[in-house]
Amino acid sequence: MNPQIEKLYQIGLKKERFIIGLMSGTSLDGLDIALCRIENAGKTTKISLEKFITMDYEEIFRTKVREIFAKRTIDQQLLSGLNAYIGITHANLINQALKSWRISAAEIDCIASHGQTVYHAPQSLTKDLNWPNSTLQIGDGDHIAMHTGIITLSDFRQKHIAAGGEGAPLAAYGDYLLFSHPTENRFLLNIGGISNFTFIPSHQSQLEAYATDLGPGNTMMNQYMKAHFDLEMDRDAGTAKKGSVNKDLLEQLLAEEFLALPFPKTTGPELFNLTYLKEAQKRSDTVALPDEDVMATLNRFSAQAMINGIRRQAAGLPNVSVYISGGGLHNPLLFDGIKASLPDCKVESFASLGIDPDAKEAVLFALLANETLAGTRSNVEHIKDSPAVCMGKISLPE
Ligand SMILES: Nc1ncnc2c1ncn2[C@@H]1O[C@H](COP(=O)(O)OP(=O)(O)OP(=O)(O)O)[C@@H](O)[C@H]1O
Ligand SMILES: CC(=O)N[C@H]1[C@@H]2OC[C@@H](O2)[C@@H](O)[C@@H]1O[C@H](C)C(=O)O
Repeated sequence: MNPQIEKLYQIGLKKERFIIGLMSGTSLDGLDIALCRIENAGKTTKISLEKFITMDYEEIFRTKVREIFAKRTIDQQLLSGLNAYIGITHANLINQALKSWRISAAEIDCIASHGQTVYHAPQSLTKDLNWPNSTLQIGDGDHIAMHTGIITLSDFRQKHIAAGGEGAPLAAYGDYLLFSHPTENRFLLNIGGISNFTFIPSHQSQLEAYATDLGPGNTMMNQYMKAHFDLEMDRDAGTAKKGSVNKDLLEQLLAEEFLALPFPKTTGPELFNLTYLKEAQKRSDTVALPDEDVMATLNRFSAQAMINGIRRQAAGLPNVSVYISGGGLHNPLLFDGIKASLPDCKVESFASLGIDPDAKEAVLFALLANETLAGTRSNVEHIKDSPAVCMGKISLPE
């Protein structure tokens, strides 16, 4: 037998695995690296986050990814180059992180790599029924395996689509296994570029768990700050706090039909971008609005899309808790706006559940890899409208 296959088999049999989860989100701030110790699989999974770091990307990385990100027409040589380059870059960042933690590659069982989403194209988003659901994450797994010497699982979303899903969100699989609760009806709200929640009904409920995207999280605010101030984000909502919400623009932003669709659903910056904003400004006659007012309105738009989504699912349910993770947790205007509008819910940082809120998505991919290596499909068959499959392609380092 190929010794690497034998090694993989032995990893699958272990009671405890050390798995590095990677997330490179749409905000392009950096690579989240979460070293997890995971015991067992399925409902008896126990996970502890041993180390976590976000390794910042260099400006050239951001600039080059932005040249193809969420764009329909791109330079194919750049796409091909970035697929390899991102794989190598991620491997180098992992090697640096391991060195700083004084942990050797031999101590790690596998890497779980999300890759970099460059285009998300489920039919529900493209409205083009001539093509199947698709999504594209790049940063090749073979390159990561070869440059780290560690078995790598990658490209998780393809299997979800092949099995009938839309490729996103995947968070429900891990959230359901780790965070279901006897009495609380839980919303795990992640505010990344796009906002999404996993709804996990209490054990007393007959409802099913699912994850859904809600609308923009930080993406439109980030895009606006980049275009108008050449900044990566509206840090601490400094700009939005100086402006006021324009009701007409807000109404037009909220008019998008995606926001009214039933759950679960998925979206991306392919829809929620500056063109979308410009159209809403034209319709509301607010093209000349000051930047601060636009930012205040975009902030409120993101908050409102999340609030409306949570209210819709939470209506009539007792004991509702909302745990917030992702970079948007650090935007005080966003967090306070959400909390103030959900007075009947407990609204807290995801940190209350014992895991760093910035590490959540990277941890979830580590857990997906753990299920692929050691789980069974019955572990993940309780997710509404999502196929019960294990995900990720396996790259061997030899
Ligand atoms: N102090 C802060 N003030 C305002 N916004 C912040 C702050 N810190 C982080 N953010 C926002 O959070 C973003 C990063 O969030 P996160 O890393 O969760 O997104 P992502 O993982 O790239 O996105 P996705 O999950 O959609 O792929 C930043 O780009 C910024 O918009
Ligand atoms: C296509 C894609 O990369 N989608 C991401 C993105 O970031 C947030 C939201 O949009 C979510 O749908 C998804 O990520 C999380 C980790 C998920 O799959 O659950």
